[in-house]
Amino acid sequence: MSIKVCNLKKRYMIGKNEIFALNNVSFEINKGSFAVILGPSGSGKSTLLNILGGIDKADEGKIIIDDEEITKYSDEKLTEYRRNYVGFIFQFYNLVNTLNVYENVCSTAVLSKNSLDVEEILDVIGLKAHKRKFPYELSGGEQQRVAIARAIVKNPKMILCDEPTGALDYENAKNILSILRNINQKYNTTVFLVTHNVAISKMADVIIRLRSGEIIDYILNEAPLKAEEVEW
Ligand SMILES: Nc1ncnc2c1ncn2[C@@H]1O[C@H](COP(=O)(O)OP(=O)(O)OP(=O)(O)O)[C@@H](O)[C@H]1O
Repeated sequence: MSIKVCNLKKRYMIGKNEIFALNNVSFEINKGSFAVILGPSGSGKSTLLNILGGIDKADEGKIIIDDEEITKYSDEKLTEYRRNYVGFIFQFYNLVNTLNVYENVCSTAVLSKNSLDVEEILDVIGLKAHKRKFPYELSGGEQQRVAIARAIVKNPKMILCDEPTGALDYENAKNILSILRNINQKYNTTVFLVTHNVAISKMADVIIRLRSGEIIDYILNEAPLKAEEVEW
């Protein structure tokens, strides 16, 4: 089973000038892959991630997952897709400050039809000891772990991460990468991870490089490093 992206285009008008955030982007990856999307600022990484996740729409082109064309979905179906199929993780953790760790994770678990057990997820992510704490009582790395728990408790088939380690120090960043790889392998979840950090691509199964909205490289990595082995 695969995720197919065919001739995706997204354009914006800046004054009278048309700019292509994505221009004829096509690729295919096997489900369960860990894909890293690299590229300089403005190359279209977040745009691609947002369209994959159904929070933005392409102007042209198709995304086909399991023979379903998600780019044809109505707004209602797209909402259902985002809830049940996709988990988002961003650079800044977007936690609810008035809820403790357990409640933060529950708040997304209730949204999905296929949710996993909240206690199990807290255990997998190493947050059990912190479950009664509030976000302001946690380090950045711990807060990002809560954000990951919130994303994966829905049991999504696909996790989309936009610079998930961008605000973290080296040790915490590596810890987050290990957790993401672990989830990818344990639950066979497809991961798309956007980063500026080229070193992270060494742990990926697939590396997609964008420049000015176009794919300039698509690499199948035959020998991905373990997350713990990645260094920068
Ligand atoms: N809402 C918008 N209106 C106009 N232009 C936009 C909009 N969103 C994105 N763009 C433009 O589309 C292009 C791609 O943006 P995108 O955010 O996808 O790049 P990126 O690779 O994720 O960049 P960064 O690494 O800085 O986050 C950029 O030129 C950006 O200015």
